[in-house]
Amino acid sequence: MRIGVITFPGSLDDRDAQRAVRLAGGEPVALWHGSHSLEGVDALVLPGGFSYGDYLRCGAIAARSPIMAEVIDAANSGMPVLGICNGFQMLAEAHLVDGGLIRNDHGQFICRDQVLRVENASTDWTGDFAQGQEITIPLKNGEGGFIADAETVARLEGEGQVVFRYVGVNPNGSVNDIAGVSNKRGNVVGLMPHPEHAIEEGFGPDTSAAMRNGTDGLAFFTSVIKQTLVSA
Ligand SMILES: NC(=O)CC[C@H](N)C(=O)O
Repeated sequence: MRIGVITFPGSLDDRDAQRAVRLAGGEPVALWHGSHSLEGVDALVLPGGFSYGDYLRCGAIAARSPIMAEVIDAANSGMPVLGICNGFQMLAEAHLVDGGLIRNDHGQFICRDQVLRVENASTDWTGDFAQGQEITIPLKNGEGGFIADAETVARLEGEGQVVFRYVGVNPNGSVNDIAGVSNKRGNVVGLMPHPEHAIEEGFGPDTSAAMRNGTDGLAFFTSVIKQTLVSA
């Protein structure tokens, strides 16, 4: 399975996302924001980083890059798309998921390992998790506060589109502790924490106390590979 990882000016975690795809058994395909071709990939990752220096709002300029026209068409046709942190901000700015991301309520950039609960294990990117499973992956951002109007939040909650929730102290003021959401169909998923930094034993979060091995992020990528095989 070929999974495209799009690099924008200021992307930081594109190489890590490519590596995660490879370790999960997929073939990473490096794509450039200025291109109009998705090169026939089966799924897409919008990686983390500081696209366009976070000017205007994080992800706002990247969401208007040439390749995003193709990304929006593909996502609306059912292609699996994962937005990680800056990529989640792009998904929100492109209206591929509901809501928006605003400055952390404490005004600081945050960088720590974060426990999340998987609230929906039936999206294209979460099938290898158990419903309600708690996972630990890194969180590092300045604009991670998820917001949406009350009606939208109620709909997201009611239709299973809240995919991840922060466990423990809310790190950024996100409404309802929401860490990640999906579109209605479940092929587009965005989250603030970083699965691609928790894919190799010895390099991911130290979760020894929880008897895990710091590789909780790998299941995002194995999930989408299996999902695409099933639907092929
Ligand atoms: N790790 C990231 O992708 C950071 C996203 C964005 N630059 C922020 O600070 O919120």
